[in-house]
Amino acid sequence: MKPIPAALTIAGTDPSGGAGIQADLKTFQELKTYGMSVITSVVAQNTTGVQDVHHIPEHMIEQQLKSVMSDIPFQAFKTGMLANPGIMDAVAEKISELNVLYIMDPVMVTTSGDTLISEDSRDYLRDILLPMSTLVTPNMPEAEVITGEKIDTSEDMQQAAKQIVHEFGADAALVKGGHLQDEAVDFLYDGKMMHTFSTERINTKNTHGTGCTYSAAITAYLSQGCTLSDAVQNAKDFITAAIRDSFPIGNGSGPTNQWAHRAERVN
Ligand SMILES: Nc1ncnc2c1ncn2[C@@H]1O[C@H](COP(=O)(O)OP(=O)(O)O)[C@@H](O)[C@H]1O
Ligand SMILES: Cc1ncc(COP(=O)(O)O)c(N)n1
Repeated sequence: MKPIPAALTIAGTDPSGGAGIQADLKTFQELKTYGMSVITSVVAQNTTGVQDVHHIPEHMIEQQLKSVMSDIPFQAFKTGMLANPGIMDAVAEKISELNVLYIMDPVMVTTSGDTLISEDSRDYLRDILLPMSTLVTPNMPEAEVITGEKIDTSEDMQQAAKQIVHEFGADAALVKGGHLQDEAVDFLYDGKMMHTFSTERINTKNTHGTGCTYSAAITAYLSQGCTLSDAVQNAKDFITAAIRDSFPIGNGSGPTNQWAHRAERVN
């Protein structure tokens, strides 16, 4: 019997439903992948920003991981918000037991500008977790933090993707250009080849949760057996549709629409 595509997200929450665990599970569901979640931090946030954060005790993060890992097989997992070195340590210890695909979204700052991980976590993320990853998906500011280099142009993005693989040890890096002015171009470097994924820039403020949704879609496609470049291309199509048809709800940066890929408009 063919295995059931299943994926796990290890991340923080968003009660307003646009980012974090909620975005990941909606995306897994949309892409017909059985979704599971381990919560690292409960974040009181909405489309306007972050109001408060409560970190889950490390033993509970470990126990959640044990509960899932001892019971249900999955082909791929992703990490999102890992707020401090203690949480990263708890996650690193458990995931080192896994032999499945690991997609790391190196979440640092939200679209609204709120910081989600402590300053002293950045080195841990880069030096301990990143080398374990099959793919890491930084946006331009995150790629700057990882590489220590200024990233302004598409040449800088490609250079950063290569550096993240060769110098910092990820199997592959996808540097995302959502922060560029003219086009939304992302570069995937897999250790051998550079792949380019480009669309026109959509003029919208509703980009809350784009990074979460994109990395969750990549994780879902990988869990179904797609190659890395096919998974990224399919996920790029998914996130582009989700941004194009994003929801103009809330008082800030509205959420993306995970069912837009079905080509049925809802608004
Ligand atoms: N306004 C936009 N129009 C089209 N694509 C976008 C837009 N903003 C972001 N993207 C795309 O969404 C994905 C997530 O990228 P990005 O916004 O850089 O991530 P993050 O949420 O981590 O900052 C990338 O494929 C990026 O190119
Ligand atoms: C719990 C959590 N994780 C990640 C993000 C980043 O969101 P974005 O994809 O908009 O940068 C967020 N706002 N909340």
